[in-house]
Amino acid sequence: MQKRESLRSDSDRDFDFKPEVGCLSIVVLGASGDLAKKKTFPALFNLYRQGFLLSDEVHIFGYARTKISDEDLRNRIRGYLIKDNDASSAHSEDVSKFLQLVKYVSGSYDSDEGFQLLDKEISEYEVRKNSTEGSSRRLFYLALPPSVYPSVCRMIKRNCMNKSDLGGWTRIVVEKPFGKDLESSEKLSSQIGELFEEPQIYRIDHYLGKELVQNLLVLRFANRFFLPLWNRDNIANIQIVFREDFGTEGRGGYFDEYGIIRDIIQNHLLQVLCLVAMEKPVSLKPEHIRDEKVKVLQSVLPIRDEEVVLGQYVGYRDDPTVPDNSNTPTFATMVLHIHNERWEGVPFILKAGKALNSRKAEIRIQFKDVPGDIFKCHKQGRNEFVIRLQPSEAMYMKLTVKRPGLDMQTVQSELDLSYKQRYQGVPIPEAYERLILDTIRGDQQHFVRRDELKAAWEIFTPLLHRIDNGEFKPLPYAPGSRGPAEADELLSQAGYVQTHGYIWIPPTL
Ligand SMILES: NC(=O)C1=CN([C@@H]2O[C@H](COP(=O)(O)OP(=O)(O)OC[C@H]3O[C@@H](n4cnc5c(N)ncnc54)[C@H](OP(=O)(O)O)[C@@H]3O)[C@@H](O)[C@H]2O)C=CC1
Ligand SMILES: O=C1O[C@H](COP(=O)(O)O)[C@@H](O)[C@H](O)[C@H]1O
Repeated sequence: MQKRESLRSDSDRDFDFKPEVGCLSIVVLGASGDLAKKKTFPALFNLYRQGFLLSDEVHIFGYARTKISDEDLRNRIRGYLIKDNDASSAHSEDVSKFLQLVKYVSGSYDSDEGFQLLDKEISEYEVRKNSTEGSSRRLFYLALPPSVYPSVCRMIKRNCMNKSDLGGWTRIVVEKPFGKDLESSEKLSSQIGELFEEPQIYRIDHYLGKELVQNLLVLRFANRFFLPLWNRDNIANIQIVFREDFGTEGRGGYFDEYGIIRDIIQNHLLQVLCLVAMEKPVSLKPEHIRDEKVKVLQSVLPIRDEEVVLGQYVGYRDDPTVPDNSNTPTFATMVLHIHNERWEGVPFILKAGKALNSRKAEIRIQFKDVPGDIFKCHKQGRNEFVIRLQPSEAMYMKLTVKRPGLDMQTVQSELDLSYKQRYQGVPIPEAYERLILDTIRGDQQHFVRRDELKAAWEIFTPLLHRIDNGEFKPLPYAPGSRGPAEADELLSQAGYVQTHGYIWIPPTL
């Protein structure tokens, strides 16, 4: 197990983070569920392995209605902690030690009884650790459907708070989707806001924890290269794309209620857009960054119907949990316009789809043609700067160079920063790992503030209501395809110029 001190980077030192010591209880509510086993517990384990969670300080409680024992829960999550590429005995020893920190409490989400029992278990553990009442830290992670957030928050507030304020705290982490539209989101925000202060609420969007998303501000504001180019004078259009090569797979019931815009675009892609488009914040303080993000969101113009293409993959309705007449889009492309000095006239094209021909997420910034081109380079294609979020994290710049040889011919090539090659052997942390660590440290920089959420829902609510009312219909597309052909037409209408015959191939070692 690595020591946590050795993992701190220089930039951490500049940050206002003061290490805390003392009892830490992490409660995963909805511990029997999909997110908990696939993401939350593995992220906690990775933090433990790296020395960020110390066994003499931390205890982890799973809570859900399902009646299972501590051992049952441990067996459920064990398989998700073991990595195929690490079968070492040290790893399995770490898994066993970590699982001993995990305890399970069963109870409902809306009665005091279960939460009193939970509080009793947490308090007993705190006493065992000789923690002074009020100095301990309690983190509640709601890996639950949003419908139960209000009652769960009420129960935590009534029964499970850190008892007095002696340097300890109580924080809650809530998952997306946070509401279904502006009204429901505001209602949820008010219900939770009556119980907890904003600094106690961590609205998680795991895209904000991805390595290359975290790199965006550094890239933009620590490099002279980009400063003069990042604007309407030079950039023709920006695409932010999410593609998955599988369908809703076992989550059809959930997905049909929400659809691709609420599942991916309103949160993950919009958060990325904010970081691409925002002005330089006054500092790296969370409030300064979030202030700038809100300004971008508030500058987005209403979405026009003619700049939206929706799709639904053929076979989606075969899922027994999806209604036969479902109007839910599994694919959407839309153009957003930001009405400000930097971005007036630059289309931001957001695209997300399930059951497509590939899995990837990327930001593609296409530059305008060179004025007075003497090489006829436009035939080769435009400059593009691509930030590949996943898989194979990379940044590459497509540019025109002289084709090597005696002739004066131009060719499209790239400057390539592929992470696997450049940072060999450096593990890239999972998004959830990083974000959970932030919640423990009390850093809200990578979490969504209430006004940010409101502004995000304001952008999409009119369109979502038209889809919900059946006024806007998704076009069918074949699974494994690029999505409806109309989406590519929209892209070219928005001014994107495709470079034919050029494909970036991630380098292999
Ligand atoms: N799964 C994923 O990949 C992702 C999920 N999320 C979000 O995380 C949260 C949890 O997701 P996920 O784990 O997939 O959800 P699940 O459907 O697996 O639900 C989690 C747990 O909540 C309880 N539960 C389920 N439905 C209800 C209900 N109607 N009323 C009360 N309790 C219920 C169940 O526990 P029990 O019955 O034992 O109490 C279940 O094990 C959601 O908000 C989701 O949108 C976000 C990103 C990705
Ligand atoms: O939030 C969600 O994200 C996942 C995709 O996450 P990624 O980190 O693998 O890109 C998506 O599959 C899911 O539908 C959505 O709820």
